[in-house]
Formats: sequence, C-alpha cells, structure tokens
Amino acid sequence: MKVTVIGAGNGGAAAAVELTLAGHDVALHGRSAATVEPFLRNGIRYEGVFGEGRVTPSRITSDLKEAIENSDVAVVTLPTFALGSVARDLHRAGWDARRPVVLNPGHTGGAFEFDTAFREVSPTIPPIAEFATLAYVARKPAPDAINITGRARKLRGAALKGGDAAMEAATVLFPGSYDCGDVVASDLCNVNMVVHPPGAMLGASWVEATGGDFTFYVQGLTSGVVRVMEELDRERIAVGKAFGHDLPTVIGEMKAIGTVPSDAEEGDYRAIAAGEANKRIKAPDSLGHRYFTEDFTHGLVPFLVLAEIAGVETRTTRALVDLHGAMVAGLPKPAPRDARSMGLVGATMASLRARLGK
Ligand SMILES: NC(=O)C1=CN([C@@H]2O[C@H](COP(=O)(O)OP(=O)(O)OC[C@H]3O[C@@H](n4cnc5c(N)ncnc54)[C@H](OP(=O)(O)O)[C@@H]3O)[C@@H](O)[C@H]2O)C=CC1
Ligand SMILES: CC(C)(CO)C(=O)C(=O)O
Repeated sequence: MKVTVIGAGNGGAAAAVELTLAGHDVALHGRSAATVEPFLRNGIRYEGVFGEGRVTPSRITSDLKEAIENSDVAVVTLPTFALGSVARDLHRAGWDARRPVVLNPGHTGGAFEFDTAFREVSPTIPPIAEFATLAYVARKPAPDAINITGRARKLRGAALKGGDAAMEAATVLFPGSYDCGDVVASDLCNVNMVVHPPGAMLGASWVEATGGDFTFYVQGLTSGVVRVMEELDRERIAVGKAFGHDLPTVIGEMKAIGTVPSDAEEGDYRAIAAGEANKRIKAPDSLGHRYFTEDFTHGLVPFLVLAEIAGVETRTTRALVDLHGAMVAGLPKPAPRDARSMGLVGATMASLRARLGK
C-alpha cells in the first residue's frame, strides 16, 4: 500500500520502520524540517523488536502536500492533542473523503475529535479508524534513530460510522490489530489514561524535585498509587458497562497487548512494573511531559464526557482532573479534548449510538 505516516516522533518513526520493512511504499511526514532532516540524511536507524538496521522510506518531508501525494491511506501517529489541527491541515493539503485515515493512536475520543475537526472545514469526511493505543513502545535515542522495545500483539481498533475502509486498511497495515466493533469501546481501552495519571499526580512533587530521575513503574507504582489506579479502572469499567461493554481490567488489556506478563492476574496492577518494555521507563521529567499534558486533558477529560453521557459517577477521575487543573494553572498546555471538540455537546446515549452507526 502507498501509505503516509504523519508524525516523525517516536511512534511515527517506528511505524515508518515497520511499514517499510513490510514492503509498503511509505512517505514520512514531520512538521519540522529539523526533525526530518536527520532521517533524510541517514534513513531511519532502528533497533529492538524488528532487529537492527536502517530503512529509507520512499519520501521523507516536512511538506504535507508532498507527503500525501498519491497516498492510499494516512496513518496519524502523533501526540493526540495534535489530531484536530492535523485534520484541518490534511483537508487544506488536499486529502479527500475517499482516502482512509488511521489514528495510531486515537486514545480516548480521537476519532470523534478528528471527525469533528474535519467536518468544520469540509462537507465530506474520510473513513476514520482509531487504535486505543500506539502500536509500539518506542523512544528515539538519537535524532536519526528509533529504539522499538515493544510492538502490540493485539491492538484494539474501531471505526466511526462510514469508516470501514479505514479499519480494513488498519488491519492490513498493522497485523494483530482488530475491529472491536465500537469506537466507545476503543476509547475506553486507552491504557495510558489509567496507567499514567495516578502515578503522575501522586508523584508530581518527586517529578519536580528530581526532574523525573526515577523509574515510573518499578519505583513509582507504590501501593497507594495502585489503589488509586484500581479505583480509576473500576470507574472506566463501570462506564463501559453502561455502554453495554464488558471491558477487561487495564491489566487484562495490557496482557492482550503484550506489555504485562501473560501469567499476570487481571487484578494485579503491580504487574505493570514487571512488563519488559515498562521496566526501564523513566518518570516524566516535568509537568509538561505527555503523561501530564496528554493523559489528563486527552484521556481523562474525554473519558468524563463519555461517563456523563452514560450517567455514571466517576469521583476519582473527577478528582484527578480537578487536581491536575489546579496544578498546571497558568502553565502552557493544549486545550482539552472536551464535548465541544468531540462534537458531543448535549449528546445522549441515543445520539451517540447514531453517530457510531449502532
Ligand atoms: N512512545 C511510546 O512508547 C508510546 C506513545 N504513546 C502515544 O502515542 C502517541 C505518539 O507518541 P510519540 O510518538 O511517543 O510522541 P512524540 O513525543 O515522539 O511526538 C513528538 C512529535 O510530535 C510532533 N508534534 C507535536 N505536536 C504536534 C502538532 N501539533 N502537530 C504536528 N506535529 C506535532 C513533534 O514535532 P516536532 O518535531 O516539530 O516538535 C514531534 O516530532 C502519543 O499519543 C503517545 O501518548 C502510547 C504508548 C506508548
Ligand atoms: C508504553 C506506555 C503505556 C508505558 O507507560 C507509554 O505510554 C510509554 O511508552 O511511556
């Protein structure tokens, strides 16, 4: 397939490596010339789950128009606070309603937000599918390199109404991904909104005092953090139930993904620290890190929107969101993914189901 990967950070570089190795014709787009330049010079050096080597995608560019020319499908692999602006940029660059878009990841409400932003600028909408989480655990050790320490074994995805072509493309491009049938189920299985906020919030002073010089799970996932995480997860599962979904615990979901050991008990939240890809993950270096900027405003906030539609009380989630709001007041941060940006102002169960095509 001719595929444009939008985003040249950790996930985008990892996707460009996997898709190129699989024989797809890949164009890689990064918004900054400075970010794509090292890849242009040397290709993408990779190590980890796909072995070691260097790949050179067919095109590497910071020009979006050039990146999407003749492309069959776009894979958006960016921090999810970028999805609204990317939808508008894609339309301006000439992306039309016939070509599918895969959000890898969409996290919670990504497809709703992308769809809403695209509708603001275009009367016709491309097929849109989202993954609940990124297909990888990956970090750039150098500007021209990517270390891919994990690749999701099973990757939950779903498409909005009219988005089947996007989900079909997603399953071809990313083996192991599957259609869980409903965007709300995919939204509620964003593992990052469960595994990051409790430790980030309760460890915030340690983050600020040390600049994140501790391991987020091995050291930071203490008993108190686990108890808050369990409560948050209970609320997520209750919201799922109200929507008719029998969701696994976050540990069950991570077992399927492959980021906690397969023999872990579904209720053993400490098992996250035993996951090979998680063991060395460092704590956020500041309150500007994505565990703070993204997983509250683009994880828990859209989760609260869904909880409200479902009529489920979510006190722990609300407390985390409120504390986060107070803690980062006055700091630069992305606008939250709220009911407006998801196109869900005044939504009811019935209107939401209609939007899903259910
Ligand atoms: N990395 C991982 O292991 C995991 C990541 N995730 C999730 O996957 C998503 C992608 O993560 P990851 O790839 O690590 O993210 P990165 O932190 O690597 O993303 C940084 C890149 O995004 C670009 N970017 C930031 N904001 C915008 C914007 N508004 N418009 C266009 N480009 C933008 C930056 O461009 P520039 O170079 O110009 O600054 C930079 O290249 C996130 O949602 C993350 O939470 C989930 C699980 C694991
Ligand atoms: C894999 C995961 C979920 C672990 O925290 C992540 O988001 C990260 O890489 O930081």
